[in-house]
Amino acid sequence: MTDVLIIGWGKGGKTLAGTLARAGRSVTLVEQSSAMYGGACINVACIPTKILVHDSQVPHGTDYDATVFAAAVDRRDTLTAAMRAKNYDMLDTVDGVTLIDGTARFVDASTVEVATADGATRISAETIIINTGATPTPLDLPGADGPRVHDSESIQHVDPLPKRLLVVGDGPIGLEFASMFAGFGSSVRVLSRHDRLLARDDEDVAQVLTDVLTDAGVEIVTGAAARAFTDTGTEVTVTAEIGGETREFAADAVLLATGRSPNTADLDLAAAGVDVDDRGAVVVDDRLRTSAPGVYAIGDVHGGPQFTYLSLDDNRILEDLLLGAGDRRVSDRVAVPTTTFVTPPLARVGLSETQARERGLDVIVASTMVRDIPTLPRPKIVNNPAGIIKVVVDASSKQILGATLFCVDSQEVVNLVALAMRHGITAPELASSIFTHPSTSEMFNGVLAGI
Ligand SMILES: Cc1cc2nc3c(=O)[nH]c(=O)nc-3n(C[C@H](O)[C@H](O)[C@H](O)COP(=O)(O)OP(=O)(O)OC[C@H]3O[C@@H](n4cnc5c(N)ncnc54)[C@H](O)[C@@H]3O)c2cc1C
Ligand SMILES: NC(=O)c1ccc[n+]([C@@H]2O[C@H](COP(=O)([O-])OP(=O)(O)OC[C@H]3O[C@@H](n4cnc5c(N)ncnc54)[C@H](O)[C@@H]3O)[C@@H](O)[C@H]2O)c1
Repeated sequence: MTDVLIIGWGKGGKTLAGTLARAGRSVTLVEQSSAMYGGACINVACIPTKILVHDSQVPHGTDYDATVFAAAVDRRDTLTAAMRAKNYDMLDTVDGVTLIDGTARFVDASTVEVATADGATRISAETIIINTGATPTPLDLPGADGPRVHDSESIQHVDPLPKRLLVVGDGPIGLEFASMFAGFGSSVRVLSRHDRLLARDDEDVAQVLTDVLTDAGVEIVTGAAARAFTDTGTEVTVTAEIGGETREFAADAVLLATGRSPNTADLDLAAAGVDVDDRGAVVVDDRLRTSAPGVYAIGDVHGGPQFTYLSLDDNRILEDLLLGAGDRRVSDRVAVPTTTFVTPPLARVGLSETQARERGLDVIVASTMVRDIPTLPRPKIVNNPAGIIKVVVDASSKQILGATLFCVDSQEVVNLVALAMRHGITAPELASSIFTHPSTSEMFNGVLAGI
């Protein structure tokens, strides 16, 4: 018996485990893989990919050089191994936390059976938190399980660096890897099902993104649906349907980046009375409670937007529910920023111009190409003045409704805009703020001037 059982070592779960144990609860955390201590973010997702993105942009000439990629993979492996060990220690040293290596499945709403190397063991708990994350959705196409067809995890160790990489899918994973492999010198082709990149976003931003990726060596093939993968023994041929016609592309490796599905299939959630939706995501209410009393779900597994910082924020909601007043809710979140780590990074928060106009809002849109902002030297200093800045402002209140920042450092600057939106700082106030110089934040002095 334990007070709290956490299934899966995700961002939210590991944070909550330490907090609840320090508050006097006995906590048991079950993780199915020793290679995943610390969860997806530090082992296979955010951190390792950003190491590779970083190293892909260190100047090494434009030619294909497999040794540069191999060195980056070594650095990735060293850093993630150190973080994994640190994450293990951070919980192992907390009194009240028990760590178990094993795979959990429900017996009922307060009992879980864990398959371990030493056999099955049952654990009962008053409170059970599901934090099992998501994994790449398998693509049900002929040859999709072939030796040269990868998902976002296996492609990080592809050997050697592919001379020709074909990416299926144009979401954040597809675009980040396309930009990164182009940086390492691969010739990259992205198959997008849509008419253009960022299909639901502003067309001008999509065009600038397409131009930047094209300049970097990425070919975007739009309106293209992959149909089959044929391994010839030396390369893979991808058959795609484009505008009613069939085309074939040869590649040395393929990356499938067509979404991630919640890890619920093996949990036997029905035994606990935990409802899932038609995508297999755990259904939760505004405070992350499932349909079974005492059972909660946090992170990617409940089917919301998949970001590490939202799993972390889920942890805050449960901390408040289990230790505090229980006031905090998912719907309290406003101005949640996102960044897709192409180069330069593409960060967004709030409404795009398209979304604002679709809602019939009276808006002013400040829009400028980065290279045309005379008071913004930082992108030129770091030798990447590409991109576009758009800020959507309510015409009467001058409140900021949203921003798209496609420029160097945007993964940092977008947090400033999000903070301004959350705290009602208006566009004129941001425009006349004092910023360090030279910095990327000082873009607002220029972009928002006169609003
Ligand atoms: C390539 C890539 C890049 C990404 N980049 C970013 C980024 O830059 N920024 C960002 O914010 N987000 C990024 N994400 C998304 C981010 O990684 C996820 O949103 C985040 O890791 C989700 O964490 P989580 O708390 O849901 O659980 P996870 O970290 O996914 O942890 C779930 C854990 O549960 C374990 N588990 C599963 N089933 C069981 C079971 N039955 N028993 C025991 N253990 C089990 C798993 O082994 C895993 O360790 C990226 C994702 C990918 C794939
Ligand atoms: N920087 C970040 O914060 C970051 C980075 C990577 C991933 N993530 C998270 O990981 C999650 C998964 O990312 P993703 O890019 O795999 O998924 P996604 O769902 O965001 O995008 C998948 C893309 O693949 C396309 N697609 C789907 N099925 C297809 C098919 N059969 N053929 C061709 N195209 C198809 C979709 O149209 C979509 O554009 C995202 O929700 C994202 O939030 C975040």
